[in-house]
Amino acid sequence: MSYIEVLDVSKSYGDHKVLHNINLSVKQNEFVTLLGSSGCGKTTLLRSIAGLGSIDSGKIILDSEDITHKSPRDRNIGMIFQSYCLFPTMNVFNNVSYGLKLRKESQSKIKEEVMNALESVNLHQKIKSYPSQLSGGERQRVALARALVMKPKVLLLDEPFNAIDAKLRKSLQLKVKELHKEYEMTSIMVTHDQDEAMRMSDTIHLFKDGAIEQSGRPTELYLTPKSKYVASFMGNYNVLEAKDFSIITSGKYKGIKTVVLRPEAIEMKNERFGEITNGYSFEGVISDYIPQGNIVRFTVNIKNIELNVDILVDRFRDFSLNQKIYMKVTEDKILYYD
Ligand SMILES: Nc1ncnc2c1ncn2[C@@H]1O[C@H](COP(=O)(O)OP(=O)(O)OP(=O)(O)O)[C@@H](O)[C@H]1O
Repeated sequence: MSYIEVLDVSKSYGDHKVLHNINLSVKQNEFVTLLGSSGCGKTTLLRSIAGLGSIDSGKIILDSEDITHKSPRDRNIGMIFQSYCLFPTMNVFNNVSYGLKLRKESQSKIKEEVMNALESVNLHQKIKSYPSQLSGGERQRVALARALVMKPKVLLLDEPFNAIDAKLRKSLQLKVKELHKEYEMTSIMVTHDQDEAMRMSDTIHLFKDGAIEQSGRPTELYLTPKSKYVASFMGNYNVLEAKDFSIITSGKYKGIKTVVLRPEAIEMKNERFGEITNGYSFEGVISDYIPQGNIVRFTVNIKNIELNVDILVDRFRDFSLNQKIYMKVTEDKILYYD
């Protein structure tokens, strides 16, 4: 059963149509991401759900209620922005308590709720600090506490980790996921980072030019991209025009479709493969490699065409730069697109 429904939503800025009849639904307690490149309309949709921007047509339903024309204050939706949007002249306690004061809650309740929210984000030691005295990660945690303290049914996050360095980003992503569960929220996050979307989402909606190109679980989008665009966006794929795959395979590939290969779908070794009846073999030279935790991503040059090949790190020592290597890919691992 859907908790949030976006029904046929369209929006233009002047002549520029940025949302084209968007339909999507979100289940209660789901963590959903709107993923896509810059300018494809993700933030416009998120702001429409929050009530911070109007739509030209369509409806937004929350918990069976039509909220399309409700004011943001009456939606019980919390929002976190990339730029934190904290009040610079208020300390942490006052930033977090702001919404509860507007709601005219009692002093004792405000104190209790604010301390609970700050403990959730491990910032209860910093209640007297001002935003300028905090790191980027701490500021974003204050913004998170400020949203949590209102106990929203829905949490909207607009690129919340953009301004935060890579290492801290991962721990904050985990924290957000943990709080999403603990507060039993339904969350929608905008991001352009495919790894972040893969890591955090129950469902991803991948946007292209103001429309949804594909929706599904992260593994679905990764393993069965419905178009060349999705395959390219989900990252790391080798997307090869037909003529290039024909060059790689020394003319064995005679098709006209674009060929898409996941880096881990290509086998690689130091000796020739035996005869291949259900796929293709080819040879190349290692031109680069990047260790990435449990895998190493090799770049292999094959007749001036480069492919990424992922190998588990325990086989790393079998290979070195400028070495000639042999590769194989079986038919069942190849995706073809027009
Ligand atoms: N207030 C506005 N007035 C006019 N055009 C706007 C306005 N807000 C957004 N746009 C345009 O609408 C399009 C979609 O913007 P939006 O912010 O929704 O994209 P996005 O996918 O969130 O991109 P980003 O990841 O860069 O934030 C862009 O071309 C943008 O320039």
